[in-house]
Amino acid sequence: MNFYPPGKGMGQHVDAEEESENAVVSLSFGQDAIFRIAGRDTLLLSGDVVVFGGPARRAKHGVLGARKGTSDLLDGRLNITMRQMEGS
Ligand SMILES: O=C(O)CCC(=O)C(=O)O
Ligand SMILES: [Fe+2]
Repeated sequence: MNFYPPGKGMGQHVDAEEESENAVVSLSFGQDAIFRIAGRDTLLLSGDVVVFGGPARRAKHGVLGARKGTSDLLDGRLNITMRQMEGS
């Protein structure tokens, strides 16, 4: 689980710590943020779900700053990421 105060993001990285190749599922709540994956940008809104599966599983991704004033729910952005760590 990650909480991003307004303006904060996460640098580009690959989710490599999991042995498992199963999909990673990520939920967003609160402020909007730009999600950058493989050099392409998508706006994530509260309630959006991202599934990293198949060829996207080890794609480089990151989050640009949570956008101030875009949520009545949270002063920031909450991300819940579900991942299987061990290989099966
Ligand atoms: O906040 C997000 O949408 C992405 C989080 C992420 O990439 C991670 O926790 O590995
Ligand atoms: Fe990640």
